[in-house]
Amino acid sequence: MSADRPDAVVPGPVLVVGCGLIGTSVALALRDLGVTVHLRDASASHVEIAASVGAGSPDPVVSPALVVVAVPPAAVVDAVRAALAEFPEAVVTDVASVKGPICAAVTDPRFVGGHPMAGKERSGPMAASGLLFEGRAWAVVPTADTDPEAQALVERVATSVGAVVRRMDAESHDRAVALVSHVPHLVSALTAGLLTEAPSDDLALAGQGLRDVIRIAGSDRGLWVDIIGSNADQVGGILDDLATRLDDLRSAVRNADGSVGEHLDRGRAGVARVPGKHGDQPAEIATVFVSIDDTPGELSRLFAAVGNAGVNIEDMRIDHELGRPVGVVEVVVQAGVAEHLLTALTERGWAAFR
Ligand SMILES: NC(=O)C1=CN([C@@H]2O[C@H](COP(=O)(O)OP(=O)(O)OC[C@H]3O[C@@H](n4cnc5c(N)ncnc54)[C@H](O)[C@@H]3O)[C@@H](O)[C@H]2O)C=CC1
Ligand SMILES: O=C(O)C(=O)Cc1ccc(O)cc1
Repeated sequence: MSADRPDAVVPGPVLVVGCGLIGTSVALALRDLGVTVHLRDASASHVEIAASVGAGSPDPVVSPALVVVAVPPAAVVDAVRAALAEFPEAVVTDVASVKGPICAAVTDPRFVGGHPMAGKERSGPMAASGLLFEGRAWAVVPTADTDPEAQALVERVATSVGAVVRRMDAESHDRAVALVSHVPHLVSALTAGLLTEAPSDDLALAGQGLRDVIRIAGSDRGLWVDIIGSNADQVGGILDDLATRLDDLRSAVRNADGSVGEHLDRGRAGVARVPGKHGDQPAEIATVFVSIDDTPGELSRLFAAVGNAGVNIEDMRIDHELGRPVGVVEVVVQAGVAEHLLTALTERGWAAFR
């Protein structure tokens, strides 16, 4: 599809400013849709890498229809203002994790705030993927001045790269992400921090549960100092609440007063409230574990077997067994088909269990 055709996602070229994880992922996803993408970054090597993985052209762009600013939160206000000034015809959007500062600073009708709720614990263009936004929420945060047509363009782009648009104002957005992203990140970092002094024999017992809790703690330090600093009020409020609950839990554990279970029940109730893919109602899901040889082609054989059993994979993880040439694949499926999948895989010789 040509970007110049009337049915194209964007009516002209797109300039991505900031070719790190998110910018390069947006660029790759748009290129897959046939959009012409140009790349710009403060780091020449990031532009070079992004261009070399097929994210777009490093050449200057003449008149972009859309500029996607994907720089760290501390740099976003200046970069958005610069893009609005340099390209007077373009719609400009950003992807920063906090929306209050940028939405308060920019009143141009061509600006639309945005935030894809998708990422990774790795930064930079090498970590990018055109499929990153598939099934993920993308917050679209217009200001009081945003032109509805500019907003419609940004929403079309978000939808076209596979995301599900959630419209909200900046304050609601920042309150929500403090709860669902920023505080969980800090809790993950605190938990992982407990491990720094642990004897390695203790760490050898680590299983998937710990890895699930600490995965995001491996993220880029500078980016997260920036994100937390930009959303300090909202994050601070939730940390106050969490500190009270931690005190309660500590007393419950020390005094064996029987209320530990209440904290666990509240946790289970919270898990059940998190929506499934595409913002659906929370799905009843179940995991089928499959032990596979750690050799090339085994995963694709397993996926084919799951597909032949007529089962859709909702999610998956791989846990490598220490010191053994096998891995355990956790295949997450709708709860109603888990038993059928277990039987189908076992009958075909897979070492599957629940
Ligand atoms: N990492 C994540 O999981 C997510 C990050 N975000 C947001 O996306 C934005 C980018 O984050 P990442 O891609 O993860 O970071 P990154 O570190 O991978 O990429 C940032 C890029 O911006 C470039 N850059 C920095 N200042 C610049 C400037 N003034 N002009 C041009 N280029 C500049 C850097 O050289 C780098 O290539 C941030 O605002 C972040 O809050 C949003 C969703 C998820
Ligand atoms: O790694 C994950 O699971 C994430 O949730 C990534 C993420 C990080 C920062 C954001 O602003 C949005 C999403």
